[in-house]
Amino acid sequence: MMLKNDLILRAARGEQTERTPVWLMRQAGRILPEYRALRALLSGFKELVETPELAAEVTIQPIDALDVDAAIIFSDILVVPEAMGLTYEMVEARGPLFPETVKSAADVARLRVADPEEHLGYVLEALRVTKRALNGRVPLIGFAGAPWTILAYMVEGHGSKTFSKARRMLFQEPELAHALLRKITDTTIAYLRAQVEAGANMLQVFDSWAGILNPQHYHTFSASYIAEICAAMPADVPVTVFAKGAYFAHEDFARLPCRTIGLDWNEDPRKVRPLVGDKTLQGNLDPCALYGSPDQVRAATIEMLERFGPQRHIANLGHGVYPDTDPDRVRVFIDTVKEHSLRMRQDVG
Ligand SMILES: Cc1c2[nH]c(c1CCC(=O)O)Cc1[nH]c(c(CCC(=O)O)c1C)Cc1[nH]c(c(CCC(=O)O)c1C)Cc1[nH]c(c(C)c1CCC(=O)O)C2
Repeated sequence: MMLKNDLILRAARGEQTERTPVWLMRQAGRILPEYRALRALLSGFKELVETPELAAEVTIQPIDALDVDAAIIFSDILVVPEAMGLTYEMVEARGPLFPETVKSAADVARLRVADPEEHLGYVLEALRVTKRALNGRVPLIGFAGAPWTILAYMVEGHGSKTFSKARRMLFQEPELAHALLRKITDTTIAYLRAQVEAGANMLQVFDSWAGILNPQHYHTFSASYIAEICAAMPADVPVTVFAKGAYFAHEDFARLPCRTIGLDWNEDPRKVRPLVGDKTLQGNLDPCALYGSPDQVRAATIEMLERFGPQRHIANLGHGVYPDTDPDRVRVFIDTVKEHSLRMRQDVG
């Protein structure tokens, strides 16, 4: 299937593009009334994630409603621990909860390295259905959590400001942490490769809890495993690594065998660019900037675009869009990226 719009793939590969591609982390979800309407008919989040036709439908909603340059498969990073044997619940208005957590070597031994078709077949089927329905309109992004972020949920059992149980394991039982990270990494490599076979054109690794590690721990317990994952992907599939808050890890990023580095809103791309070689950068408008007036959103978006420069940039927010954001402000963000990034290229001639 030929893609009608491959801007994001070209930008990720470092090729020149006629304008800057744009999408939003968490674009498929509660900001869209059509998502909330469908979600209200269902038993919960997991039914949506586990029913391929429905997952495909909400994956495509933002392509229709917002005219973004990529689709990201509707799923969650927590399907991986579940496939390994640790079931999660999504508690309404609270977030994820693991009734059982990983505490001991015996717990790690009980976990399996998941087989993608057998244990995550519903995500692969959702990718296949989505791919067919997209009919080449835009590229499809597959994703997984970084092993450290997945470990954090498996050990802690739920969201946390500090993830101190998970971080305690790195200090007290580093061997146990490595054994768990090994199994998560092996599962993730097989899973992401299967996503590509099912139709994903590019991949993103979410390391949402990178920023709470100290730099040595980030290097040893996170970046090294992410590097392994990136190296195991097919050479023609661009990988984006988004390690939120890891401002200390630019040298690690530069060495990662990935094409694109995602930046959160506290990073200045002008400072990061010279530290990461020829990689493409993704980001990084403050999600709260979308609470401003249309004029404020426009101004903030233009400022952001100017900081990244016209090429080797994939426009996005610095983290997932917040559920109470007005979709009209999201449209202002997207339209401004499209219009202003064109203007930036005309200005340089
Ligand atoms: C840490 C993390 C999770 N999940 C994810 C991350 C990494 C990105 C990040 O840092 O935000 C990744 C994720 N989760 C979801 C997507 C869908 C695709 C997209 O980006 O549009 C993606 C890429 C759907 C979702 N995942 C979740 C929702 C909301 C639940 C619902 O709609 O009922 C959606 C749309 C639930 C979820 N899932 C998770 C949490 C902490 C929560 C609760 C917080 C919340 O409610 O937003 C774990």
